[in-house]
Amino acid sequence: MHFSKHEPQPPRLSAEDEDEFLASFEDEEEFLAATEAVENGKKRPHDDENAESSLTKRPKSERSPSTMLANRVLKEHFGLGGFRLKQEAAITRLLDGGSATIVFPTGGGKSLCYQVPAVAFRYQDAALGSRTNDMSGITLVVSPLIALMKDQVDSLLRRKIKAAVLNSSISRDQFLATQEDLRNGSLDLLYCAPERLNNEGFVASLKAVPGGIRLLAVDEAHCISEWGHSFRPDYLKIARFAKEADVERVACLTATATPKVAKDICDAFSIPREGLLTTTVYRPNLRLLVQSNPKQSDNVTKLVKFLRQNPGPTIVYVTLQKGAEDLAEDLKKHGFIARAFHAGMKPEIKMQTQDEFFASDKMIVVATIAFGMGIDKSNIRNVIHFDIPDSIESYSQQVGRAGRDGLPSVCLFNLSTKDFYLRNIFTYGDRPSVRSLKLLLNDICIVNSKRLKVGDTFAVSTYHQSKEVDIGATMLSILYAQLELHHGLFRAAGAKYTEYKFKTHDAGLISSDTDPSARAIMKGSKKASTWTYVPIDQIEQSSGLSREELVRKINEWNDRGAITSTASGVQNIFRIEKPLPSTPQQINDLVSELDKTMGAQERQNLDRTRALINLVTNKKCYSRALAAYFGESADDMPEECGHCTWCETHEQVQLPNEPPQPPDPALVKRILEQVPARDDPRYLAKIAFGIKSPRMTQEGIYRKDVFESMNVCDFEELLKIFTKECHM
Ligand SMILES: Nc1ncnc2c1ncn2[C@@H]1O[C@H](COP(=O)(O)OP(=O)(O)OP(=O)(O)O)[C@@H](O)[C@H]1O
Repeated sequence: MHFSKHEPQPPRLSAEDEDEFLASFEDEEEFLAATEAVENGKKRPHDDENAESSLTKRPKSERSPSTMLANRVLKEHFGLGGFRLKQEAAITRLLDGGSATIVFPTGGGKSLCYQVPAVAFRYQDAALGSRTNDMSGITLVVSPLIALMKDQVDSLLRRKIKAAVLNSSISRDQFLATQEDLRNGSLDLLYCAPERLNNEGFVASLKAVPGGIRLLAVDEAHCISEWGHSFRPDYLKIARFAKEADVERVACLTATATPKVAKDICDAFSIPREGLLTTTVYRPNLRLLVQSNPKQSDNVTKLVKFLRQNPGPTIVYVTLQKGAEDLAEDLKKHGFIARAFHAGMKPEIKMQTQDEFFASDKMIVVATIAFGMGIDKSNIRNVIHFDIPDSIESYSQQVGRAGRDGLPSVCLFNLSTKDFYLRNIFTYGDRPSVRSLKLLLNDICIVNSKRLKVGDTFAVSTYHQSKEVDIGATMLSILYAQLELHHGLFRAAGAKYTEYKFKTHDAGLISSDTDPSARAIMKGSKKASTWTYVPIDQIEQSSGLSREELVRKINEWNDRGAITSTASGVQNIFRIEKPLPSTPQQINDLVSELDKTMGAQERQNLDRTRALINLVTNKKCYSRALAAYFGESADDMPEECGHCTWCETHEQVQLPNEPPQPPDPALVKRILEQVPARDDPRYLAKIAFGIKSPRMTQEGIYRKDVFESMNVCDFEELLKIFTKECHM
């Protein structure tokens, strides 16, 4: 996915910086190969010693048994003295069988809300005599943050709580061990990314866990809402999964939810009103400052001055990866200990930066939004928005990382027109053109509607398709989810590799393997000088053996050291649910519908940034305005918080008045002369504005000087001009 010259960054800026935390489909084949029928009835290894624990004894207390149990688990398994915020209410509700939407600020302790019940279930079962130990089921935690999942699992294992993660970072041995644990029902918690639920084999293995899914915890649950600032289509599938897998109860967790988003979450999982547990976003120890930075002002000098006056651990948020690196360098030159952090950096460097920041009492991290999720540092003294964040939600979440220790901390927000337009570039860059939507639907529907019927599957390399139809990878996944969830055309059914190859280390072991799958692989593969290539689809067809058997054999040889194998060419598989559109009219109708939805989303994203600007340029207390935005009654708050720019100065902050330039007809003419395409006005407008796209690479646009030649203009204006020039 490519964006403006400024720096390759994804839609809504965040996607790439977030997506790097996501599980990929790359190990899906292992799931397909290794997922087998789950057998019931094995005894859990850690059962008996726990069955007699004091936890099963009912205390004499006025508090409910579930509350008492929750407190005891907290103490005995987590070594903590008491609950915070509404943790106790949430956990009690879950243990009593209800579902909950839990809105606590960052660092508020959301994880314990599902970890405590996950451990408590078996004590509860024993106390009630309702289930045998091997049937106490599992808590499934769905989270988009791979790094965070691993940290949590490690910390649970240290506490002797049986937890595991299934994602692309684990070894095959770990994967097989987890499958075994799932089969025999010995795991208390399993973490996975939402995309994992697209895998039919994985879902089957979950449905067959003895005792079932007692609790489904959905982290970052605001991603389910199309009104939310980081809608992820795979989240909508979690709700469908919860119904289909007969999940007993659900805990949805988020740090930011407007009333509309909270309602969406509750509706999706049928959580009643009383299941919504929220806490205030108001933080009396945070000073919320905003300053207007006109084009000509020296922002770095201002920042240096601010940092000298406000020492301590600091996060400076910027929009672009390159911006993070440049600013970190600048700050170093001014004598600060500063590091950059963004999704484009090597994992080991990022890890090192995080560790250093954690241990330091003066380090500054200049970061894109990739930094901060899961950072559990209590003494961050400053959070600075050097560039404009995309929404009130992002702003609130990011400033929420400051001063978790309750000590005074400062949040400074720079307001400049340049950043405002830059922010909008990403929204405009996101939206696919009508031409792209048509290409996509033709690609999916024309051939498949003729050769396939309902129930059949088709496979697509979305990586290649993204280039062919000129739609970025993230937007493409959103479109597939729209077609799946809103139009019911098909259903994601997992992924497969198309290319396998291996290097041989022990030819004897392979040639003496008499298994039919071994024979078929050796017969159908092509040996070159170093690698042996395995055309897996062909072998599957010619041998009559299943893919799973063939892949399992390759993995077995690999595990035994006879070969080193690699797999590539991931294709996503979709199962057709209803007849695909087949006539040009049907396809055009669907294109119009999708375009309408995309248009509404674009508008909404632009409005979101605007709402943030409005909040801080209004003549009102920011703290009260934030609380109101998140649907809190401000009754308990003072009329003025006294620690935001408005309350401190009573002077209105303005977005500098620097309007966009009108498009220059000479430059428009130049683009039309240099770029022959007349089938896509959005494409031409993106060239003028400087938003990259796959098609531009193919057509060599970046070598031309017209690219980004009108980046000071309004995108909508450019679009109007080029629409007149195009015939579609
Ligand atoms: N009741 C408690 N007593 C003491 N410490 C707690 C309690 N609850 C949570 N914590 C600690 O607070 C820290 C933050 O908790 P946690 O990571 O669950 O927050 P979170 O709400 O998930 O934050 P984020 O939104 O950043 O993911 C952790 O170190 C956790 O151990």
